[in-house]
Amino acid sequence: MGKTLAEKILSAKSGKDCAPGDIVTVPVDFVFSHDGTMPLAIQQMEKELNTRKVFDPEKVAGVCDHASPSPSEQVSNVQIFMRKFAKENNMPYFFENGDGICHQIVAEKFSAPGKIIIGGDSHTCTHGALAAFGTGMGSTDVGAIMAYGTTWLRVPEAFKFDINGELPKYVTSKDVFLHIVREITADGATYMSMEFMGDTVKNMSVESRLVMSNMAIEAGGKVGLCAADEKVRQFLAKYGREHEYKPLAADPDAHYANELQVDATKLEPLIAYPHRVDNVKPVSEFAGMELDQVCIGSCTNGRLEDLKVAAEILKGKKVHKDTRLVVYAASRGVMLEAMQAGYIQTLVEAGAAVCPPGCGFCIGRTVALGDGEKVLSTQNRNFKGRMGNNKSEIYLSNVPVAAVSAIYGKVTDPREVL
Ligand SMILES: CC(C)[C@H](C(=O)O)[C@@H](O)C(=O)O
Ligand code: SF4
Repeated sequence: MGKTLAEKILSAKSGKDCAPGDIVTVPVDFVFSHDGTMPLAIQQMEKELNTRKVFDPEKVAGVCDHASPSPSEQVSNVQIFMRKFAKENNMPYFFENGDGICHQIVAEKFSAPGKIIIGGDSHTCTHGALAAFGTGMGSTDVGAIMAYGTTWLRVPEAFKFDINGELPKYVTSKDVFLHIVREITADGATYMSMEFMGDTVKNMSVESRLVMSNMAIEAGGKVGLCAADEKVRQFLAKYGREHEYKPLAADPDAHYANELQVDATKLEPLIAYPHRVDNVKPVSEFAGMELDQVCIGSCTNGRLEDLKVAAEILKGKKVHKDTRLVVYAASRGVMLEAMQAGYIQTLVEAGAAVCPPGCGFCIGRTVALGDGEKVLSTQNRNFKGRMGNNKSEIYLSNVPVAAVSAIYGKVTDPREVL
């Protein structure tokens, strides 16, 4: 029988013809962690394995992104601890405050079809958009991988998402995923390989595919995979890594434990409302709700195409006087491209607070909300307290909805006003 993408990657890496449920041992091509989890991983190496030495300095990275630039003495000390470890191990890849969010950096510099990428962060599933088996692990596992370069995995069953038809205007891959999570719920794909296919996915940019893969964990997915095609080749070529490209797709006769058909032509801009990602309703149901803050960025929607759309909508306009707009590019590379294209200039002129690349508002470490405030954000999670305040409300949307809502100071459907 044919293989799913996950089965193909894990069979090739383990050297075994594997099927769902099998436990395989695989070499890890790249492992990374950040200022939220790396200190724990280092401590686990010391405590459990009695070592501070990484298996291959070229295959391990640390990123200062979750609280960056460091907002406190405590975080600064954590970052010192990480830097010391990286220096000691002669690790060439250590990413500093302002370099960006780990997932965007790793997508630009290290992910490639068929690779196994492990991160000390749940959104490591992002790398599935490049047909890499990317998955997040806890700090004990990450510590062991940093020391030995291998890990074990249970081969996941697969959930096929067959997405077809042209997306209507102002409907994006974010809405495709919000629709999926509404249909299957936040634990509907627990420990499964979510495999996104169909002509809508084929026609999407890699940047848009990264949004769906990034959010796979929001439905419990172990990985969120897309086939490696010509668009992936071009993406790698942009970052000087065309040689890392190889085509990779599921076999046509692969077996899926579950399947969902999505008619993209019927989708509309959606909102996930507090406090669950699978609380999803059409934007029209919230139209007119006043907003204290709008946030554009994160590892979900902080890429160049997102900033381009935001700048096009906000060009010559002003952020509403009763609303704040906060923007974070996902990486230094994205920020530079957005500056060269004039998007940052436009956003600043419109009244946005544009911050240095990083996680920023997404996890409430460097930007936090006040009591009772309502925020519309392009990130992937809206759990209670997620953005630094238990008494605030987080609504999630795509970029066009966020940008146009910033102008009106209330939730606005772009199809009504643009
Ligand atoms: C802090 C970190 C462990 C966490 C994650 O694993 O995802 C964060 O990045 C998040 O998005 O909630
Ligand atoms: S941007 Fe948000 S979701 Fe992404 S890694 Fe940072 S905190 Fe996690």
